[in-house]
This record gives sequence, structure tokens and C-alpha cells, in this order.
Amino acid sequence: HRARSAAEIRADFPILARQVHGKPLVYLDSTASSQKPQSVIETMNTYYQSYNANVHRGVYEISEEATAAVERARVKIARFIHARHSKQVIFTRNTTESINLVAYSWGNANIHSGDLIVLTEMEHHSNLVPWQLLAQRTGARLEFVPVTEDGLLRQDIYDELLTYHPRLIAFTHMSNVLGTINPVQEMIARAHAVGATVLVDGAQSVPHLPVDVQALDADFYCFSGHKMLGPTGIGVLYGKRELLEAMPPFMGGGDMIRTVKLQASTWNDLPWKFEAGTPAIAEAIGLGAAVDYLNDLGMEWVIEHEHEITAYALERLQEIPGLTIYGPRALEQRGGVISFTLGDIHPHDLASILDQEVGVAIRAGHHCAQPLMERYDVAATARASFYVYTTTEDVDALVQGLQKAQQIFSF
Ligand SMILES: Cc1ncc(COP(=O)(O)O)c(CNc2co[nH]c2=O)c1O
Repeated sequence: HRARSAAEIRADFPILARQVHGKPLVYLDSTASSQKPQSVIETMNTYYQSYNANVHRGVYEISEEATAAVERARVKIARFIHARHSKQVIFTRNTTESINLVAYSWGNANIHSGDLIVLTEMEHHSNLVPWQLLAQRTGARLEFVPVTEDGLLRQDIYDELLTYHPRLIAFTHMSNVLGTINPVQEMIARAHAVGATVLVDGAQSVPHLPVDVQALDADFYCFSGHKMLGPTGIGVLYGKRELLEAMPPFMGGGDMIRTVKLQASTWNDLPWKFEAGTPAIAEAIGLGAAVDYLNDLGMEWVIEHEHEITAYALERLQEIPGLTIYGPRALEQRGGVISFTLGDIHPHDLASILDQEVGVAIRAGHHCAQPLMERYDVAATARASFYVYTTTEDVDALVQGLQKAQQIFSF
């Protein structure tokens, strides 16, 4: 991996050169969606400019080039998460669709009335609502692992819930609100010891941490391209081969079939059984370029950089009187996501002032984690999040903006 300065990296992201309200853009919302390096943008443009064609069935050069490019991207992604085989990498639109695919295809066939599904209090709605719908369809029941005051899962209650032999357990690898990194490997081992199947929501971990799905022994692992320097419209479901082979298709259509008769059809092999219709070709190829970019930096560098920025941010934010931070204090238990409130200033007002006064873009709201907001008895939080292009100067601009907001509201 090449050691590169923040300035060098930032030069790769055209959008970071722009201004907002006459001030340099300070983008601190990578948890919602990351910015894109020029190499990803160019890779997608090159597809459209040079070999735009539909995939799999065209018997002409540019269609074969497009097909090969999509399958090369799949192999890159499989290697990036250390999947045993690229057939275990299913392209979806995003994390949400990946989780819904499992809830419908695996869930409908394996969850029955009275079965227990265990989730946690810190889940994003994408890893909560699909299981609510499944429970409503099947008569299964949901139980939840609570979150402590400092943003950690109650492992004692997790162990207690395991004694009820849940059929399915689903939890996030890293919280998009608290930044909490859960001890996924050991939680999966304990779940497997009682015969549970485990889905991990990796939307916030794959972009920011080294992930090895075989070492974790995850049954299903889900993530989105747009959070990891890639385009929107492409996500991944990783699954253990025996599970994916046994699952019925999620959507019916072209490509996912082998033979079609009027009354019935047979299915294509993995991964195409789960990829009905024309895929997001440019987006899959773009995600492959994003993986190249992250591999060039190295994920160990990525998480170390984010820990440096997070440590600096935690230190600077604690200088601000009246500011409350949510989530673990210990760096090794968190990633580069900091949710906070500032006195009784509504987070939406904070975000507006930061945008207008210092060009800082943060997220404000419930972050699609309304149960977690309820657990902390807040309507909303402000949230700053960091990535490969974030610098300590970005954090300084955030602190300056928060101090400005305090002046404005201290009238
Ligand atoms: C932990 C987690 N799971 C699932 C999702 C859904 O990902 P999608 O299917 O690509 O939308 C998100 C997106 N989180 C956020 C999206 O915008 N602000 C966020 O915090 C997430 O952070």
C-alpha cells in the first residue's frame, strides 16, 4: 500500500474542491453516503463511452467486454471481503435490498410461527423493518438486545436470549449512529453454538474496517457500494454457498432462469439465480474501481486514519460546554461516526447553521434508527462522520461552526 498524504487523497475527489455558500465544502456525512474518487467516476464513464452493452447474452465484442467487466468486479469484491468464491457475492441495489432478499427468500422458507428472531436496539430501520414484516407473515416473534448508556450491546442479555434458541439473529457490525463496533466474530460463534443463522449488516463496516466474512463465519453479510467510494444503486449480499443454493429466487425474470416453460421454469446457477433482469452494469464496474481504490490505501490504514480523526474530534468536541456525545469513548470500540447534541439547540438548526456559516455538511435527525433515539430519550441527534478524505482541519471547521451556533442561540 502506498502511504499517501490527506492532501494527495483529497485531490482525488473533485467535489471536495467546490464551495458552498462561498466557503470550502467540509463534508462530514460519509456515513450517509461517501464521496467518489475520480477513478470511480472515470471507470463508469469509460463503460458508457466505450463498451456500453447489455450483459450475459450478447454475442458481440462490447457485450462480452461488459460481461467480463461485471464479473471481474464481482471477483474483486469477493476477494475484498475474503469470500471463498465470487458466486457467493450477489449484486443487489443496496444493503436494504440485500437484507430484504434474505428475509423473503431464506426467511419465508425457514421461519415459522413461534420461532424467535433476535435483533438489537441499535439497528438501522433496514435491519429491523424487514424482520418485522417477516414476523407478521409467519407468526414469528422478535426480541432485542438492549444498548448500554455508553452505546455497547448488553452481551449478558444476548447470552440470555440465546438460551431461547433463536432461529435467526441479525445485527449491525458498526452502528451508523453511535459508531459502536460490535464483537461480531464472538457473537456469531455463540449464535452458531445454539443453532442460529446470523445475518450481519455491514453497511458501515465494509467501507471502514478490514472484513473477513470467512473468519467471522457470517452466514449472510450485507453492504452498499455508495458508502464505500462506489456509486449508488449497487449493493452486495454475501452468503454461505449452501444457504444460497437452498434458497428459492427472490425476484423472477430474465437471467435468473435456466429453462422457461409456460407453466414452470428452472433456475440459473449462483449468483445469477438472485440477479433478475438487467443488472446495474456501470455501478457494479464502478464498485470494482472503488474496491481498487480502497485496496490501494489498505483497510488497516483506513481504520487507523479514522481513529486518528475520531480521537481528535472527541478531544475538540469535549471543549464545547453543553455538548453531549453518544457512543463508546474507547477508540477500539468505535468507528468514525460521532452523534451529539448541543444544549437544547435542535440538531436541524445546528446542521443549517453549520452549512450556512462554515460550509460544514453533517446529518441531523433520527438516522433511520428511531428506536435508538427513543432509548436515549432524544428526538434527534447531530452526526459527524469521517472517511479517507477527512482531515483535522475539517474537524476544526466543525468546532468553529458549533461555537458560532452557541453564539447565535445565546442571545
Ligand atoms: C447500518 C446501516 N444499515 C443499513 C443502511 C441502509 O443502507 P442503504 O440500503 O444503502 O440505504 C444504512 C444506511 N445509513 C444511512 C443512510 O443515510 N444516513 C445513514 O446513516 C446503515 O447505516
